[in-house]
Amino acid sequence: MLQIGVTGKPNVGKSSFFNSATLSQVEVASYPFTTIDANKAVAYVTTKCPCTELKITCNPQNSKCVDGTRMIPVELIDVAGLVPGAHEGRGLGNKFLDDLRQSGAFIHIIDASGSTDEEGRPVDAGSHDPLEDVDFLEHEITMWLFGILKKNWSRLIRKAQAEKVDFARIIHDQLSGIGISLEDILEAKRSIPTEYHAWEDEDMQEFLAVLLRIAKPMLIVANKADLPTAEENVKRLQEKYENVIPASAESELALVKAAEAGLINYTSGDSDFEIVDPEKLSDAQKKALNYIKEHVLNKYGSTGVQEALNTVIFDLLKMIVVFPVEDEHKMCDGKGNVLPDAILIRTGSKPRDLAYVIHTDIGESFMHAMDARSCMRVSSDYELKSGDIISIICR
Ligand SMILES: Nc1nc2c(ncn2[C@@H]2O[C@H](COP(=O)(O)OP(=O)(O)OP(=O)(O)O)[C@@H](O)[C@H]2O)c(=O)[nH]1
Repeated sequence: MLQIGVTGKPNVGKSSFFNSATLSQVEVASYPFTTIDANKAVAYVTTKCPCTELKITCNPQNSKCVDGTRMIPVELIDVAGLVPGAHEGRGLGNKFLDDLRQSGAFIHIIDASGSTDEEGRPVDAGSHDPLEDVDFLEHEITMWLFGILKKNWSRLIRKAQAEKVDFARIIHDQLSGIGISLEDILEAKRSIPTEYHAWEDEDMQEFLAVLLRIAKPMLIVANKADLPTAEENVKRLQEKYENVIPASAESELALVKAAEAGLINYTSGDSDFEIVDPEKLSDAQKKALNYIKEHVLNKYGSTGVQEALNTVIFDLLKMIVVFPVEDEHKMCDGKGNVLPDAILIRTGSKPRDLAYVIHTDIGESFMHAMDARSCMRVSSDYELKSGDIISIICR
């Protein structure tokens, strides 16, 4: 399952985001849709399920379909301990290395209302500038990686020159513990004109910062957007950074809980909710719901939590969703389950890549693929599109 790290200073709303994204869960066949351990839980990304367009009833196995929206599980990892200065030994260690290796991308939660200082201590709303919090995270991880690489650098240079080994491979070996590919290293190197052996510390740091952006893309969640002091900061953040989603994790948590209690109809990502029976709500509950409607939903279009998850997977990691089936006529698997699986796969993938994602054996015995909508064979260099229903024909 795809893994996303959720990180940020203390008190910015990480737990609220984590809980709201992972709370409303129904057991689905082979996945434990509950908290995996203290700092891991399953959340969903959403896409249109083809069942509506095809007017068929689906029986999802690896995912869930709610009113034509397919919910695909991803794993959230709660990455704690990142505070300014953490790379100097105040917080990063093997646990962080492990989280970093597993995370394909990061959600960086910041307090857009400016009511927590640089270390996460509560201060008067608006008195801290949240823009200062954005860069520290990249800086901390970069400096930490720098520490790892720099430690052996002179020895590595000698080794590369003596053994005539490609430097990119040596760096790859050094950083193998954090899940970075050789391709990522080669791509990052293109933006550093100096040759490896002549690198100064600044070149190495610049290289690592670029590498991090390529290998572990980061989404900024401007949380606490419901508070009045957040509005201006959200605008400034969006002007300065590319991937910024305004959010109110606390509002999402309240809405999900109210929906679970049967007080409102609401699905994560919705731009509105519907009160089931006004008689059942206390005055305080009505007031809270009105506040969320006015200051979050009407202003930003949603609470931002579902949008953040979808943006990480579909925009930052450039994934698409493909529905593999065994029988292209009935659009089902061997057991008759219609549209059983929704698979997240990289944009640009071909049918054979899909076969490998399903199972190595299927990849190895791949012959060709059929498009189940047209029942026509697709060429092996066909680029899969999101929503494709594909049957793999094996030898
Ligand atoms: N107004 C507002 N407050 C929020 C929001 N999200 C979280 N909070 C509040 O911010 C405080 C911290 O929230 P948490 O979710 O515990 O933050 P955290 O980042 O997990 O904190 P640590 O566990 O200390 O790392 C709590 O008082 C929350 O109620 C939000 O969207 N809007």
